[in-house]
Amino acid sequence: MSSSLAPLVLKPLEGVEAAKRAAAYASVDNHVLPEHKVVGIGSGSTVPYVVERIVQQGPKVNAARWFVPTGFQSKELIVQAGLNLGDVDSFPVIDVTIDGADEVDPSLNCIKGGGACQLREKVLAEAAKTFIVVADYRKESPQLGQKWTQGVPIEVAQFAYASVMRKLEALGGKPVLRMGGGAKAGPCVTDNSGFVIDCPFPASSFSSPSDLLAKIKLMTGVVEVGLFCDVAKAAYFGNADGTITSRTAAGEVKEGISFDVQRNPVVA
Ligand SMILES: O=C(CO)[C@H](O)[C@H](O)COP(=O)(O)O
Repeated sequence: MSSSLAPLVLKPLEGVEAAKRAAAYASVDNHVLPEHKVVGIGSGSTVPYVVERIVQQGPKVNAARWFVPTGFQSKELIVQAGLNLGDVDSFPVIDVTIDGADEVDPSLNCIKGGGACQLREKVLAEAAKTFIVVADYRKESPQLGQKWTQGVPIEVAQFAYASVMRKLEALGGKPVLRMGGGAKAGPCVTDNSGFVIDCPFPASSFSSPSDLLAKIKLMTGVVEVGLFCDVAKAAYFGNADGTITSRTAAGEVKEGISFDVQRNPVVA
């Protein structure tokens, strides 16, 4: 272990937040290695713990790295942490991208886009040599659509939303245009100026997430679909009892992994 790292002073966390932090820290320890110079940073409420652990690896290793964000939120995380901000234009090949997910099935297919960032998230996931998912125990699911019931997030060009919604209905979905919430009148607008449609489908549609993805993606006006199929190499789930479950795309499952978040990361 590097002796130059200061002892960690972590604020105590409980429940879901503790689970997110443990999963995020374990993913960084296993996949953000000293030789990795370009790192993709995803979006959501789990990813800040990813950035926190990367910072804990120390300024020396991070000075030689570039960090590519999946949207405004992760750009701010990178800047606030004092890390080098890069762009996928400059770094079309990324060593490792770590991102959250809304639901993950045993094959590591994911629903993503709860934060409306699925376009940039997918670009960075596919640009990465290794794409890793981090989440808490609520996201682990036997089949997509069972835990994240508000529907598949679909980014569309603004003027095409009504036409895409009709096509989604014809496919058996129940599409809803996502609204901006209390802080904004009207629809949610993405970092790419698109709208987002949330579309629940019957359980049978999720028996092959990649077939569903292909059908939605072919609809004119669709920019990106929040179904990530055959992209993730591994997933880390923080559990309610403080342990971690890891899954790999190859089907390896490890449950009950103990992980001490108070321990400094090992940096060569
Ligand atoms: O896909 C996403 C944003 O578009 C997020 O990664 C996803 O919503 C998970 O977020 P959280 O870590 O807050 O559960």
